[in-house]
Amino acid sequence: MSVRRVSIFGATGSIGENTVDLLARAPDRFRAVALTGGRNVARLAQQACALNAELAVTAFPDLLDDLRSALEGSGIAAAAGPAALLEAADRPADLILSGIVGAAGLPPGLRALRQGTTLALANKESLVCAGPLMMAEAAAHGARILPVDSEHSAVFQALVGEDMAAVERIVITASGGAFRDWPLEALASATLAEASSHPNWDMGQRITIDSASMFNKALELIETREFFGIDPARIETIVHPESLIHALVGFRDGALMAHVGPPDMRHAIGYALNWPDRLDLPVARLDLAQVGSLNFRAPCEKRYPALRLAREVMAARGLSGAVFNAAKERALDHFIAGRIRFTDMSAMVEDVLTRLTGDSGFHADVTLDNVHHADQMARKAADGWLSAEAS
Ligand SMILES: NC(=O)C1=CN([C@@H]2O[C@H](COP(=O)(O)OP(=O)(O)OC[C@H]3O[C@@H](n4cnc5c(N)ncnc54)[C@H](OP(=O)(O)O)[C@@H]3O)[C@@H](O)[C@H]2O)C=CC1
Ligand SMILES: CC(=O)[C@@H](O)[C@H](O)COP(=O)(O)O
Ligand SMILES: [Mn+2]
Repeated sequence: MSVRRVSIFGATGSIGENTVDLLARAPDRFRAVALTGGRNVARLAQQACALNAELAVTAFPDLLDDLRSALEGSGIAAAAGPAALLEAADRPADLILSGIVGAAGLPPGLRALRQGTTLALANKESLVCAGPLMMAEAAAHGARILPVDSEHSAVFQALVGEDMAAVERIVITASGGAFRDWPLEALASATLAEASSHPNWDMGQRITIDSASMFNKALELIETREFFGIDPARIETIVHPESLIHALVGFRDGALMAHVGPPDMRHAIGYALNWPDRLDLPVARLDLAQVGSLNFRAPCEKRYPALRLAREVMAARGLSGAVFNAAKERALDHFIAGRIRFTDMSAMVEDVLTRLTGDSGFHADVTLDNVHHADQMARKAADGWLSAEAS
C-alpha cells in the first residue's frame, strides 16, 4: 500500500489530536507534511516532532519565536501567520485534513482545493460560509472534498454505490446537547460550565456549546445542503440521545440506510484518511445487546430556535450562510466571555440576520472577498446588538 502524505490543519485541537493519533499508529501508511495550530505552540511542536513533520505553522505571528524555540534542534521548519497557512496548503500532499475551528478555516481550505489537493473537511463553517465557492473551486481544480463531520461521513458512506437521484431524504441525528431534558425556563440561566459538557462526544469547547444550542445542527443542515446538493426540504434532523446512529439516507423505494457506531471521531477521520479503502481503525466495536434500545424524538422548536434560523438561511442563500456563521461565532464569543445569557445567542443571531437581509450586499456572489465582507458586517452587527441591549 502506498504511503500517503498528509497535512493536518488545526492539529492541536480535538479533531487534530485524533488525526495525529491515527497517523502515529500507522507510520508505514502516513507521512506528515505540515501541521498547523493556533496558540498552543508547545503542543504543536511536540506533535510535529512525534510525527517528524516537515513544517509547523502557527496562525499567530506573535508566536513565531516561541514555536521556533520549541522546535530547536528538530530540523523542522517553523512559520507563522495567515500567509504561512496558505503556503502550508500549497505544500504537496495527498490529503489535507482541516480541523481548524470557525471561518478562519475557509482561506486555507480553499487554497488546498485550488492546488487540486484532497480536502478532508471537519471545518463545517467553511461550507456554511462559502459552500458554492468551495464546491465550484473543487470542481474547477479536480480536487475532492471528503466529509469528516460524523453525520456527513455517515451519509457519504451510506451513498457508496448509490445514485443521488434515488435519494428521497437525508436524516442527520442530534444528541440534543447538554440541555435536552432541562425545563425550557431554566435555559436562560445555563452556565458556561454546564453548556461545555457534551452528553456523548469529547470535542472542543465551541462545538460542544453549539451542540447544546443546536447551532451545531443548524450549521450541519446547511453543510448537508452544500455538500450533497440536496433540496433543504429533503433534509431532516432527529434527536437521538445515544449518538450511535450518525445519519440515515432514505431512498425512493422506502429503504432507510443507517450508519451506526460509537461516538469516536477516529472512525470518520480514519475513513477519510484511508478513502476509498477501509483499513483497521482503533475504535470500539458496538455490542448491540448491551446497547439494548435506541431512542428518537422530534426536535423541539422552542428549545432549539437555531434550527428554524438554519431553514431561513437555506431559503435566503447568497451570503446568508456567512452572516449566520459569523453572527453565531460572535454570539458564542460573548456567551463564553459571560456578556450574554445562553438564550441570548439565538436572539442575537436572529437580529443580525433580520437586519442584514435588507442589505444589498447580502445577495452578492459568494466570492472570498464578499464572504469576508459579510462576515465582518455580521460581527459588527452582533456587537451592535450587545451595545443596544446594554443601553
Ligand atoms: N471535535 C469534534 O469531534 C468535531 C469537530 N468538528 C468541527 O471540526 C472543527 C474543529 O473542531 P474542534 O477540534 O472541536 O476544535 P478545537 O477548538 O478543539 O480545535 C481548533 C483548532 O483550530 C486552531 N485554531 C484556532 N483558531 C485558529 C485560527 N484563527 N486560525 C487557525 N487555526 C486556529 C486551534 O489551535 P490552538 O488550539 O493551538 O489555539 C486548534 O488547533 C470545527 O469546525 C468543528 O465544528 C466536526 C465534527 C466533530
Ligand atoms: C461528532 C460530531 O460530528 C459533532 O458535530 C456531533 O454531531 C455533535 O453532537 P450533536 O449531535 O450534539 O450536535
Ligand atoms: Mn457533527
